[in-house]
Amino acid sequence: MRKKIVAGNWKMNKDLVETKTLITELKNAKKTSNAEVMIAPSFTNLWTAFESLKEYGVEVIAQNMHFAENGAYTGEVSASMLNSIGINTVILGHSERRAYFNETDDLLAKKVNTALKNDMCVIFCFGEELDERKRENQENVVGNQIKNGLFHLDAAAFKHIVLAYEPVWAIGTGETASPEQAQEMHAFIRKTLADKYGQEMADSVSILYGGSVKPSNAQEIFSKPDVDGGLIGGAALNAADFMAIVNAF
Ligand SMILES: O=C[C@H](O)COP(=O)(O)O
Repeated sequence: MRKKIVAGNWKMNKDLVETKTLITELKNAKKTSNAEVMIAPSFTNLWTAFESLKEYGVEVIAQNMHFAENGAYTGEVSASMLNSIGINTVILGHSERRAYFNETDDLLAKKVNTALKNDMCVIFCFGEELDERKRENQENVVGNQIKNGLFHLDAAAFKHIVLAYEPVWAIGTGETASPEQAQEMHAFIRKTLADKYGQEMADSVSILYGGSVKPSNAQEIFSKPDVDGGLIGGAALNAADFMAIVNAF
């Protein structure tokens, strides 16, 4: 059975005090679903979050990392640095990294390799922009992002990879892909995996949806057969909203 996952990407939000407050609120909230829960605070608060949550069943994950093992890369963070504080999962390829930090498919393929080499799991993000959807080119764009970033891997590597489809036009905009649009794209993604690696492997990979998921729409989106959870931005900054989304499973 595929894992059901709800991951909160806090992006560049929450200082240390705010991080501690939100974590306390999350710990006090009631979890009624069996979805795996992850949160991705900023680098500066990963250790505090990890220590606070390590026996609590919420995995603390990183929002990014560098492809090099170490070296002269001022301002960057390596996989082994993350490993050393207990962080074993990293988000790679988020559209904000692609758009504002010029992260290309080739760079992301290197980051994926480094993460896997360091025994980390990867949440690999991709998604089309608004004009690409308007031109009905979304499947081509998404297919290429997946192929260029991941298809150099063998099937076994995908045990450590979760995919996250995030249409750029739905991120932080309040505009959500309809549950039908999400399902249509997730089915295409699974077929893309199946064409390359076979149906059994494709059926084993969790595919998350991200883009303005809220308590009011989570249940309907998560009810779609190829949607295995969500990557949540804005709504993850509020404990009640985030747990309502987790409990939508
Ligand atoms: O990583 C999360 C996504 O970018 C979604 O963000 P959002 O829920 O604020 O639209």
